[in-house]
Amino acid sequence: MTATALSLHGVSKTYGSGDRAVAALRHASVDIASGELLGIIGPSGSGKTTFLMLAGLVEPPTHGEIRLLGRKVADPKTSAADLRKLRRHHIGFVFQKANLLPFLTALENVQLAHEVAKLHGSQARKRACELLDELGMAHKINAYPQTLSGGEQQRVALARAIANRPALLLADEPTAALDGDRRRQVMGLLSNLARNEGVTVCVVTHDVRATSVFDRIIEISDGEIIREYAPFDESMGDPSNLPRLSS
Ligand SMILES: Nc1ncnc2c1ncn2[C@@H]1O[C@H](COP(=O)(O)OP(=O)(O)OP(=O)(O)O)[C@@H](O)[C@H]1O
Repeated sequence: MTATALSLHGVSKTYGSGDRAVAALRHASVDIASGELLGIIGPSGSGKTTFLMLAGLVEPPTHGEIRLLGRKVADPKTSAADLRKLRRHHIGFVFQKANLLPFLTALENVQLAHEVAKLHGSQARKRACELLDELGMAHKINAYPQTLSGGEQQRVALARAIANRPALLLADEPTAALDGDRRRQVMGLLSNLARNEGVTVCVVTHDVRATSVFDRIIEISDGEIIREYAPFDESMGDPSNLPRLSS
């Protein structure tokens, strides 16, 4: 049986209070297996990023609890310092924009992340080189971000995100700024990480064409997980035809 990597149990997040309170996520419960590639879809403002921020231990939930690798890691009382420590060791993030430091080369951007993850000097450089090589970027290690294409920048960002060998990788629309080929390439890399390295990967996407790679897709609407879908078969053509696992 596959182990559960991440669980959300009755998790809610409300921003602000009183008249200004926004219930961004409500009673979310989901178990995500080790090595699972999970897609998260839903309309704008439905709570997808909030889901990632809670799963990624960026902020504590207002209600409920979050378990990582079987251990309770967050509830409403968890301090920001504890979240930060766990996050640094176990979680990687990729965003829509690569957000690379412009004055550092591809290699230096990745090496810096290794150093933050407490790998030093030549070791950090060696590991950064290996990762960039695995992601097909060996020939561009000395290039500066502005000379790289969007897809190449995203591959460097991915190498940086997995520097700490995270159990969990969270990606917020990582392919939104890319064209078709590069989009497929980045999704392929995320898929490899899940399949070959056992990393649990959660990806927010608006891109229905990307949904065929996922093991499972959850749909969030108005702060609630309203449906789960089986992997999308591209021949079905329309996301409204996604096969429903539960509601
Ligand atoms: N820090 C915050 N303070 C107050 N409200 C917030 C905050 N973050 C998110 N919200 C609100 O919570 C709701 C969910 O936002 P969230 O960013 O999670 O949605 P989303 O599904 O990721 O949207 P999009 O697809 O447009 O990125 C929205 O109404 C948003 O305005």
